[in-house]
Amino acid sequence: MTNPRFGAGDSGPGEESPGPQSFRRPVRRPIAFPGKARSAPASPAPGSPAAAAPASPASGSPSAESALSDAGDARTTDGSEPPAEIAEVAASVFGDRFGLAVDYARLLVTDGVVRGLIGPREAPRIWERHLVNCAVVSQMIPIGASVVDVGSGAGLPGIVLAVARPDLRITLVEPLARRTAFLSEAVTALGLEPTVTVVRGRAEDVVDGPPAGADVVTARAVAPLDRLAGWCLPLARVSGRLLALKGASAAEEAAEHREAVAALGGSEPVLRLCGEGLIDPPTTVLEVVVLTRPRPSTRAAGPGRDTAARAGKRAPGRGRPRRG
Ligand SMILES: C[S@@+](CC[C@H](N)C(=O)[O-])C[C@H]1O[C@@H](n2cnc3c(N)ncnc32)[C@H](O)[C@@H]1O
Repeated sequence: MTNPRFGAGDSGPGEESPGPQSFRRPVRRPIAFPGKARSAPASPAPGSPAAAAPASPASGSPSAESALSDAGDARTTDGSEPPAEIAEVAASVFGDRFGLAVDYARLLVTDGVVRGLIGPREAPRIWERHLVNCAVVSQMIPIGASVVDVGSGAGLPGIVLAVARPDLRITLVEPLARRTAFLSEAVTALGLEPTVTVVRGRAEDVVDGPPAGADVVTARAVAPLDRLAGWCLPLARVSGRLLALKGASAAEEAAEHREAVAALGGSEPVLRLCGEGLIDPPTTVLEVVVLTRPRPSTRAAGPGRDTAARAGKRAPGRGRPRRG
């Protein structure tokens, strides 16, 4: 979970986090594939530990292995179901929300590709590189947390987390209308309205709006860490965390931007590895804790844009919450 080069830090998944053990082992549980029975949006009360608890193995249902094998007969060729080599991990990570994850995968590889939100070459690897890769970050998010996903694009990782973790309250922040339209449609189609809100706007412009004060801010492939910290740290509460999903050069990025992050009130970035033992390579996350709220002059001098929101103005039509 923690790269030894960077140490465990004080802010890793604690007792309140579901942790890696929350990933359901692929044992005796039903898997609802579309075309058979679609899984209903799960209904455990948001915030209840049960919402993120491992699926009960006592269902008397077929094993995952046989369910996967049965499902093979019904698999479509649109790429929405996971390839065999990752099917068990996907079933394990999404648990009883697996059917919903398949539904989301289908949206991505059909509408998402047609509408230019997902490259056609991503479709065959949508599970490995996108859904599972994002879902494993769930192990760093405490039960019942409020999460803001900055630069959601087609919903990565925000919608994936909402699918995997119905206990979370998630706000998707995305400036582009075409993308927020897709996000809103996906949220409705997947029945995620109770827990997911779509906000159109730039992160730096919505800082005084509903997303602010989050327990966790996530971002994947949005900006270098210094700029990201400038946008995201103001959206988290003090002691809240930025989880920046990064690639292979995460360690170098952490070293390069640590001073800029500190000037923004953030902790030393700590490199975390999520999904070790499940996926190879695991997902690399830079974790930054909000230590202090910088004075406005410090924030304005930071690498983020000097925004209308910081000046007390909001760009027309921006930063307004849109339910589903
Ligand atoms: C490369 S895409 C990544 C999308 C998604 N996170 C993923 O991993 O597939 C970057 C996204 O960040 C959004 N973005 C860029 N600047 C932003 C800002 N200041 N605030 C919020 N989102 C931003 C873009 O509109 C785009 O959807």
